[in-house]
Amino acid sequence: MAKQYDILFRLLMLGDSGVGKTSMLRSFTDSDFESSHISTIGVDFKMKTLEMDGLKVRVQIWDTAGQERYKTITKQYYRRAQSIVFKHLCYPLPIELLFCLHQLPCVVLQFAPHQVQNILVGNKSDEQLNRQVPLELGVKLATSYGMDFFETSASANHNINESFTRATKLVLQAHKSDIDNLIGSLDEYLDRVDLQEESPSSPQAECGSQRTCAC
Ligand SMILES: Nc1nc2c(ncn2[C@@H]2O[C@H](COP(=O)(O)OP(=O)(O)OP(=O)(O)O)[C@@H](O)[C@H]2O)c(=O)[nH]1
Repeated sequence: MAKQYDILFRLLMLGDSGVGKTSMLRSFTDSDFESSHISTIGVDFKMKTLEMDGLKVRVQIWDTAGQERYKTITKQYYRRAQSIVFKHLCYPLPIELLFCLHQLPCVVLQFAPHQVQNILVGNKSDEQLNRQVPLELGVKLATSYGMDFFETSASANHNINESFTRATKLVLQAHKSDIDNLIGSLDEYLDRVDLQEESPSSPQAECGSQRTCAC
């Protein structure tokens, strides 16, 4: 059976309730959009496989509840993520809220692993009439944390693939040498197994030669 994937990464989405985390995930994995808001309880996840740098990369994307009362649960997942997608720039929000968000990456990074890769996303970019956060501010905030920034729309399926693919790519780059080493030792192991199978002393080879003799 063909290998389903070569490597698995975990991506975590964080952001206030209603910013569109579940919608982005559905748009990415199911090309679907739901206009009603059903709040996530605790943590949910979906999977998708991407082809990248000759590898099949399986991404497990955790969708966390934005509601305050689930914060203790969602915090436990920071540690296990290789990438965090911050979705705190919800465009219909008043601009003052943006400044509270400066706190968030610092808090998260205390709990997340050292090598965690982060991107910042401003969702609902289709709601241009309600826009209260200019693009430049999003870019500035992301730059101050050394993150990439994407404006997305789950409803218009804009920049959804691009943002998840970028987060995955960053993780792949960050773990490149570990992955190369792993693949190197796996290739060596498979070569050794091939050699053993071809060797005349192996039971399979003997069995094969007996069959030849019988004919
Ligand atoms: N116009 C527009 N509406 C969106 C977009 N993304 C999500 N919404 C709407 O915003 C509301 C909240 O979306 P959700 O995806 O449930 O938000 P969430 O961040 O997962 O919320 P919690 O689970 O409570 O944390 C829903 O009514 C969605 O239809 C978007 O890109 N554009």
